[in-house]
Amino acid sequence: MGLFTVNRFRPSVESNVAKEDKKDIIDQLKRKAALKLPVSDEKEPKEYMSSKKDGEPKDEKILVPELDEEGLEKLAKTAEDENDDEVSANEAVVEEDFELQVQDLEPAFTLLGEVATKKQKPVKRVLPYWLTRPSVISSNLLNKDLPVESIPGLNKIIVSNLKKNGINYFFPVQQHVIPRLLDYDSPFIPNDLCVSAPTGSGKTLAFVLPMVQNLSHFNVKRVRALVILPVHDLAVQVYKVFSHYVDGSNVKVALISGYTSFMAERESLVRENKLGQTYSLVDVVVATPGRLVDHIEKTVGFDLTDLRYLIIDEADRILEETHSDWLTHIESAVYKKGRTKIQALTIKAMQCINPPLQKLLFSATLTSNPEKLKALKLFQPELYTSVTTTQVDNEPDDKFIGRYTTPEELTEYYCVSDSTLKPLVVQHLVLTNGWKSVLCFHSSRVSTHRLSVLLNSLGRLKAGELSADLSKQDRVKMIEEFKSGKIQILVSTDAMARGMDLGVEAVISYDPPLFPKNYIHRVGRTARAGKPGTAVTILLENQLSSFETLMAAVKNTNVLQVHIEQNELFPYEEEFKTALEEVRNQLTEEEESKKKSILMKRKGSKQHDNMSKFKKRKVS
Ligand SMILES: Nc1ncnc2c1ncn2[C@@H]1O[C@H](COP(=O)(O)OP(=O)(O)OP(=O)(O)O)[C@@H](O)[C@H]1O
Repeated sequence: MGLFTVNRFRPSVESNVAKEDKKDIIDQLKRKAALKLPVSDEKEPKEYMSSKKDGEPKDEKILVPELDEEGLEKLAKTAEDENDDEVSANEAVVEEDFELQVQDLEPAFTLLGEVATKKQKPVKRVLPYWLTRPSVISSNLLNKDLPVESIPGLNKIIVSNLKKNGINYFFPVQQHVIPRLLDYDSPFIPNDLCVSAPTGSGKTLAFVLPMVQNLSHFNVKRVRALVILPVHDLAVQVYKVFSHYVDGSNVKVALISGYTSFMAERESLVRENKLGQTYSLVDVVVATPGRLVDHIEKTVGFDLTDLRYLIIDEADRILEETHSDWLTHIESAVYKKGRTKIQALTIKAMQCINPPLQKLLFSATLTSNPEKLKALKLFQPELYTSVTTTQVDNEPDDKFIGRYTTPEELTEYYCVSDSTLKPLVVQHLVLTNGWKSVLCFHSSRVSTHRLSVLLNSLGRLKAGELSADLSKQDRVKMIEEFKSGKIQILVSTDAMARGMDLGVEAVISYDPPLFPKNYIHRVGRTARAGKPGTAVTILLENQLSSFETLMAAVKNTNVLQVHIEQNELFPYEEEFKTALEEVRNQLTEEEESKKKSILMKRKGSKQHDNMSKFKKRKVS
């Protein structure tokens, strides 16, 4: 017998029933109907309701009326169906209930619902108060409310650097977060901040500028700000933004993401004096979690005990990165010299002389999962979230508003195509719209490579690819070529969808993303910084309904269909056939050369092993 017994009207019930013939059951029902046996209100199907007219007072319990044979059969069937429904709703029903049901069969005929199974109430998730009561930020980037000179106390050098980079007005997220973080000398313990704002809304400068300003007050170098990013390419991007804005200040920044050798990174972080003591060379470290942990463990003198700001960009993505247990490593590095941990607002915490560690989380799709956020041990967190006005009006009080917000300047389309014609659809979309820089997302590394080779073979577009199959150096080179316009369409995996600021005109999803988050990040590579952008998702006919579900999840009702007729693709037919042949040949060649190089490597390492064995023998 299985673990749970399901209270179906079989098998032992059926064996009882089998003894009586169907007529007996119907007679039994008729008798009960005549006796006016009470039946539960809930279970009574509408068509068998009391025969009283509207307006007449109704009996508390509904009576079974006189029924013909057909009606009674129907009634028995309905009751059985309803019983089955309940079974599926309550998977774990104990055996006891089942026995009870069998005993009660005679007097009350269970099928009418006399023995009610207990329905489990779904547990309603209640979010912490701070997640449901955020400070709301506008998502309108075209509002020129706040010129860069107008934030009180913002350093003149920073203002002039902003203007040099063509930034004259602050975006809403910057208007709110920068003054909040510039409040450096406040006697109060600072709250941790979580910022959820759309892609391309300027979150990077919202933390870079106050860091540069606050840390420029210190003459002695200590690591006081640590910025964590999920992947190397993003770390490089943020490092470059820091490098622009530390210009003219004494703030020094280091990048540790595995782009250069471990030794080179170590040399950029610490130095040893003549007495053998190590000291920090930098104020800000931009890092990926894995590499950071390596340096915490192995770089002598890499000291985080003075850390004042821990900034987690793409926070929801980073919180999924648990393999290196990076958060525990940071915490133990920060508190290893007995620094006071501030977890709650107590008198002891208020008396703490150490500057507290403030955590700042940024994302376009911040998690609302309290379990995940709990791991960060946030202190009195405050949420800033960017929403459209309709979102504020429509969300119930217990929901995290503005979790998924797309940029206002984004125009979204979908296009239905046969799978074989998709490469031509991509080419057609780029050519007919005259797009000069397009990012095209594909689900896997292999298919990303295949599509970029095919687009190049078609000969009308210059395509590149971006995936984890490329080395870090090759990826940086590819991004540079794309930014400079040498490459018109960059085919990429989702691993590259987050955070990259490449200034693209359009995003094409070669296949639909699986999750709402992926959609938000993919389409968010365009329509950045208040500029217009277009996103097209190519779908197969059978993907339409799941795409609708996805759009409902991101509360998106503005996606229009773009039609491409097959005859519009006819002109490419011949070149497509030739290109497919070329791609097949190229991929076979690549496969063979890969196999060869693996064999060579194996041979090489065998020879190496033999040589070292030989040397050992010679020595002994
Ligand atoms: N105030 C501003 N005025 C004009 N452009 C700005 C302003 N602030 C930032 N930008 C530009 O906007 C672009 C997007 O900024 P950023 O990369 O910080 O976006 P983000 O919010 O971090 O996006 P994502 O969530 O995709 O990472 C950058 O090119 C940046 O230089």
